[in-house]
Amino acid sequence: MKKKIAVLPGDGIGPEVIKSALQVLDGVATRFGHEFETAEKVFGGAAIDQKGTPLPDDTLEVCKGSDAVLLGAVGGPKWDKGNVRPEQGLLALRKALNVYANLRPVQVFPGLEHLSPLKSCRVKGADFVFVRELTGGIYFSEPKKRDRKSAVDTLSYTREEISRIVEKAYELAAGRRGKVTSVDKANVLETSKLWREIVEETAKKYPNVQTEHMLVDFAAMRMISDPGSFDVIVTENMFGDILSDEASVLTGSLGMMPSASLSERGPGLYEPIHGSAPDIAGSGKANPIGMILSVAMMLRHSFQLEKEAAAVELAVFETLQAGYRTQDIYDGTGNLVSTKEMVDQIHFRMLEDSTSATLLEVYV
Ligand SMILES: NC(=O)c1ccc[n+]([C@@H]2O[C@H](COP(=O)([O-])OP(=O)(O)OC[C@H]3O[C@@H](n4cnc5c(N)ncnc54)[C@H](O)[C@@H]3O)[C@@H](O)[C@H]2O)c1
Ligand SMILES: CC(C)[C@H](C(=O)O)[C@@H](O)C(=O)O
Ligand SMILES: [Mg+2]
Repeated sequence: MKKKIAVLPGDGIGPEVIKSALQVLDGVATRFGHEFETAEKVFGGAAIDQKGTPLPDDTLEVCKGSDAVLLGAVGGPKWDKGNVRPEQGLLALRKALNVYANLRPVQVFPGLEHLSPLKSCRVKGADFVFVRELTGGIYFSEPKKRDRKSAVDTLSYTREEISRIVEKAYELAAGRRGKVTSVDKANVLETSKLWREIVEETAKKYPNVQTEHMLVDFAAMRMISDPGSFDVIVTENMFGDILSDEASVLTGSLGMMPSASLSERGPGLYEPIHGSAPDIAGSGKANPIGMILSVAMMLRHSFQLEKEAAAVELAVFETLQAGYRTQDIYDGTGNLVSTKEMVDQIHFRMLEDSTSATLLEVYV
């Protein structure tokens, strides 16, 4: 089976984590005998520099013609003041691929519980997933304009946009612990009132799934006071963006969290939730795990390679168990390693036929 993957390194630590992803993918190919055909394309700030636009036509064409897209990160101070920003390319790509369902799992690996400022016992039970609406809401609604005296952003959602993402959340919850927390601001926003109405309608179709509505301000608090109470969180675009960075603290670092952005058909887009981290770019300090776990999500969601996805996750688990830590998750004990050393360790375990049943049971 030959799968085509578009590879968009982007900016800052983007190319560093993408390199890590490709090394691990190579390990998957070797161990399981698969063939992955990768095509690297310029994207984001790097594309503005080379071609004057963050999403050049040929980059988009290659993405559309692929089975999946792997993306590092875009942006950085170099382009902050320009007329065109790298982030516009990212939004345009998500829209063009119609990847409206953004899954962001929050999983705390054993041994990292104490890194968050919360009590370890609270963090230990945390295992939930965001289902973030990704192609609508305030990021995309019109009018969006600015003049010297004022600026306007608009927040609108259609019934169809809300229904399809809510449906995804219920499907996911039905296969997990059976709970959906819908996060909104229905005490103020019209879009949230419509959102709540649609959640209520959808809930009727899933009698075995428990439904909870939560206002976004309370959800932000609850996520750190009782993270174990969540299973699937469904929410609109901007709330999901903000809450998922907050949730990454539970995992030990923003660098730990992967994501999958999915549509009904066409390629999925896989990227870590972090940005281009200009403060550490080029220093070998980037944590590659969020990116590598995004590769696992690609194997699972786009290629239905469950065994291979679990093997990548197990290699990450084992490497952390063995005490390897990049700077962001280092607490003074264990082995402090660079991005490259971390990936070498994961790659090495990936190649080993170490499907120890007990370890798999502990982690999966
Ligand atoms: N998907 C994306 O491409 C994406 C996502 C978020 C932000 N951005 C862009 O990235 C640029 C920088 O944004 P920011 O600084 O607010 O957020 P950021 O996520 O880039 O960095 C926030 C902090 O987390 C750290 N960090 C992030 N990823 C890490 C990793 N893998 N390993 C270790 N530490 C890591 C950084 O060093 C920094 O201290 C902006 O231009 C922003 O728009 C892009
Ligand atoms: C860079 C930015 C447009 C993007 C978003 O807000 O969606 C990022 O923060 C993310 O979380 O993927
Ligand atoms: Mg974000």
